[in-house]
Amino acid sequence: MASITLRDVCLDYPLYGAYDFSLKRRLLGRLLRQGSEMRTIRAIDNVSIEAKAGARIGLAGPNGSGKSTLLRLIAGVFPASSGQVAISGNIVPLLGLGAGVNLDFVAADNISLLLRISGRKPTPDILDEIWAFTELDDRMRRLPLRMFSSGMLMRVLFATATAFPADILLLDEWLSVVDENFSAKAEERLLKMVETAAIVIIASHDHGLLRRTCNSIINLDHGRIASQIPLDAPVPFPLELREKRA
Ligand SMILES: Nc1ncnc2c1ncn2[C@@H]1O[C@H](COP(=O)(O)OP(=O)(O)OP(=O)(O)O)[C@@H](O)[C@H]1O
Repeated sequence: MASITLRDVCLDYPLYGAYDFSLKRRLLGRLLRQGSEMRTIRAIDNVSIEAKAGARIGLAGPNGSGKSTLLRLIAGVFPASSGQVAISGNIVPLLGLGAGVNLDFVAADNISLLLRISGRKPTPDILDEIWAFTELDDRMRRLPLRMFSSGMLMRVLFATATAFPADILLLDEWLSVVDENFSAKAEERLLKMVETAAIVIIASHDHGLLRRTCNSIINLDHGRIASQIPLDAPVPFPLELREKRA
C-alpha cells in the first residue's frame, strides 16, 4: 500500500562558503588550513505530511518557498537533514530536465541506467517500446544526450519515467518544452498515470490546475507549511494538466 509520512522534516542545503566573496579570506583560510565554514540554507522547515492512497496533493507557494525541494526530498534525490521520512510504493518523479542523467552518455545507456535506478530491468523490448514512444530517429539512440535539444531530451526522459505505472507520482516543471504533437500524446499517458497512481503530488503556481486536480492543497512559505486546505473531491482527471509556469 502506497504511503508517505514526513515527521518534523528539515532540509538544509549546504552552501560551502558560497556567500564568502573575499578571495583573500578564502585563500588565507586555506593556507591556515581553516576548514571551510559550512553555511546552510533551510529550504524545508519542520514539515509534517501524511499521505495515503487516494491523496492528490497540490503544492503551492511563492518562488523559493520549497515546493521543488520537497518533491526532491520525497523522491529521495536529497536526504532530510533531520526528522523522519517513510515512503512505501514505487515513485515516478517527473522533476524536470536533467534530473539523474549523464549528458555525456548516449541516450540508450541513460535510459538503461534510469530504469535500473528505479529497479526495472532494461530488456530489449522495454528499450524499444520507450524509444518508439519518443518518435525520435533510431540513430539518435547511440548519440550522447548532450547533442539533444531540450525538447528531444524531454521526450527521452518522459518516455522513460512513464514506461511503468507509479504508486506515487511527483510532478514538477514538465511538458513545457515539447512540441504540440508530443504534448498531446504525453498528456494522454500522464493522465492515465495520474488516474492509476495511488498518490499524486503536483507543485504548481497554477491554482486553477491544483484546484481542479487535487483533493488538498499545501501552501508553503519559506519552507514551512503555511496552511493546508482540504478540497471537495476534484473533477475526476480533467484534461488540462499541461502546466503553465509563472
Ligand atoms: N541546489 C540548491 N542549493 C542551495 N539552495 C537551493 C538549491 N535549490 C534550491 N535552493 C534554495 O532552497 C529554497 C527553496 O527552493 P525551491 O526551488 O525548492 O523553491 P520552489 O518553491 O520550488 O521555487 P519556484 O516556485 O521558483 O520553483 C530557495 O531559497 C532556494 O534558493
